[in-house]
Amino acid sequence: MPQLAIDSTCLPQYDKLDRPTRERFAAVTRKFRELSMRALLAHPDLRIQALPAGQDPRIRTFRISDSWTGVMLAPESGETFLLVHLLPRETAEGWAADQRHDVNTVMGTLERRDASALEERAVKPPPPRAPDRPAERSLFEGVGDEALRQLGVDAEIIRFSRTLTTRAELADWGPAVPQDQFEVLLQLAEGMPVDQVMREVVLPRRAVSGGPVAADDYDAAIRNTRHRVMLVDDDDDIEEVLSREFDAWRVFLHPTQRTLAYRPVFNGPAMVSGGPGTGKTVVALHRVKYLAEHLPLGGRVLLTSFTNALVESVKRDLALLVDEGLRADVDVITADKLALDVVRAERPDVGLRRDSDTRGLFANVVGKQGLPWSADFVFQEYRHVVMAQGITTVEGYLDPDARRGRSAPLTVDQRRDIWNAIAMARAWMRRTRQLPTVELHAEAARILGERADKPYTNVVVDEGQDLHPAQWRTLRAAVPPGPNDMFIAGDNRQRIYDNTVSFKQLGIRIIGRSYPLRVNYRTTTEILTWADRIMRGASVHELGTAVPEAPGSTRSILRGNPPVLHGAADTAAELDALSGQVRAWLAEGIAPGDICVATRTRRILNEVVSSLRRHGLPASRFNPQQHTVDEASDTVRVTTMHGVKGLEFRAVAVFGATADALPLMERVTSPELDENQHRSDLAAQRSLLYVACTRAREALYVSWHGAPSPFLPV
Ligand SMILES: Nc1ncnc2c1ncn2[C@@H]1O[C@H](COP(=O)(O)OP(=O)(O)OP(=O)(O)O)[C@@H](O)[C@H]1O
Repeated sequence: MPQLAIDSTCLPQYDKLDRPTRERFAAVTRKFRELSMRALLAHPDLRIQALPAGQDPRIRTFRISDSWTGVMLAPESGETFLLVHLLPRETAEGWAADQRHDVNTVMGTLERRDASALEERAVKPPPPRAPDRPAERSLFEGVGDEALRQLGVDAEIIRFSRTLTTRAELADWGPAVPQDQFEVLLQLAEGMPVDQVMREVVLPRRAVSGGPVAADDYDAAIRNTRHRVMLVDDDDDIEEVLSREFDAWRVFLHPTQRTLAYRPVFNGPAMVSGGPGTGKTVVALHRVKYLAEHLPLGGRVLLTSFTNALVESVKRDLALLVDEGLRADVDVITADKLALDVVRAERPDVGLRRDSDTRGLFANVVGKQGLPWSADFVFQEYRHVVMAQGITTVEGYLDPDARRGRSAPLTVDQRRDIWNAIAMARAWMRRTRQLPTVELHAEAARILGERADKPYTNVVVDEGQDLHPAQWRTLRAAVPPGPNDMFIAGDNRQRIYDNTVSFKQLGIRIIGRSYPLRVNYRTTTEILTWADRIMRGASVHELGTAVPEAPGSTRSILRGNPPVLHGAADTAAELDALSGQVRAWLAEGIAPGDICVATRTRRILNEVVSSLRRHGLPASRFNPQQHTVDEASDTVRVTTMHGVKGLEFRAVAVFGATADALPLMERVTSPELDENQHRSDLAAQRSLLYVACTRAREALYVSWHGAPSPFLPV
């Protein structure tokens, strides 16, 4: 019985089909599974045709409707058909004639190349350099042919690669070069050593394929290419598979993503790091799926993320990936909710103290004791030293190592005074039963630490970079140490809150189990490269013991337009210009709901919404937590830069990137208070801009009025 497989290239095209064509397409694909090979090839409606002589003999076109044609790979061996494209009838044959599908014998995958474009390049190499210009170095000068061959680069692509001199040229050729080989070249071009490319690009593919594959074994190669190819099982209804608002991430995992998400055992906490859009959340979700499928009787998985909004977002995505039955064994909650539940189970009268109340309490205590420091300073000692390190005694606070990382020096007597103030504030918190989150976590970690039966079998953490050490202690104590206990995804460069942490001190030992993801699936190269410049020169704190990635270490395989930057004279002019940009995006066919405007502060939000509306544009405030807008659903989303963390949109406008808003100095510790904290707060604000800009998939617009933010690469 023939089997049908679908190449991910088809998905965006499927979105373009109208209802009747989709129904026709479903009927056609059903025939592929119902009829014998012979009956299929002879079917009068399908008009399955080979390409003219001299072209790829394995390619067939078939009729979907009068205006749409399917292109498939029909290998002579085996019975798996691979649907490679859906195209308007008049362009299908031309496209098919240009392509060639081959088995990558080293990686065991199926790849497609634009054979015509590559042949043309071979015949007509770039013009020779002018005699007065210095010879340009070949992009892969330091990598020999044999090394390339071992990395799965074939003879044609080796020859082609020798003609390249710049990374930009390589990027331009991306769509023509076989996909897996392109990734090898991309990493080499960025300077990754050959053995690392072998480890990170080639071996994960081989792990899926089980080893090299013969050049004519298309059947095996199609089955191995799970990162681009979906096999339609007999019991899958193709229409359902394709029409449930298809999200590629649910099916097509990059080989590195798959080996991490579906690895049976990590011998302890494991961490996945990577730049924006590299699929960390996707891997975390698939890991939850794997863990839920393999739970022991009575086991439970915790999936957690930093804010309520992010938790709601991963919960929605998990529902797309994991069946309801399995989800019953998974809790998706913030670490704060976990801590509150744990503490309340023992002390139901405990409540959550708001941050502003805690700061107020410290102001009171500092005033009462007549201390020479500001309330902010004492509060920071409490949060960043005492609670971060879990210090419980004055001796602990007097330890010379306790204040490592704080720059304002304190004598022993001064420390005693501060400790007394903190102890007084904490006593008051306990007496009133109103605990701030860090305090709740300290209590929850203590309770969980004493319990022999831990609530979870596995803990999966997304957006780990922002968690406070106190939160990590709760998570650590919620799961027994051992294989597969903790799986953590995070990106140091997206740290927008004020926490730095060393995993080692927290008993989370990830040494040797830290894995980078490097391919960005969200943002175009143009946007990503520009956004990387925001982070250039910024110091990045380490999350755990993972080595921070240098800017530029994440690469996108997508291409598009560069970001549009606009400096206006004043707010009114900036608002007008924003409307112009939103109107232009709508005119390009981007749906209002795929457009997001991110502002630095809440204050300006309403003004932006009203201005857009005044210009006749559909806009509303976006609530990231519920993922809803105030009114009609298909409107431009307007929210804060904090609100867009973890999300993505086709087009993003960052509004108000003005010098006095970014950094917003009222949120930055003054250097007199603590020099290190000052730097750390500034870095967090820089990351905030970076996070907002890297939410854009296709289009990014950044505006300001007056002087631009010093973080902006303008
Ligand atoms: N293997 C894949 N194939 C296709 N699309 C993918 C793949 N992996 C991830 N994506 C898509 O890339 C985008 C980014 O993924 P995800 O949100 O998991 O990245 P992230 O690393 O968590 O990003 P960030 O840190 O910026 O929030 C999503 O649209 C996701 O659907």
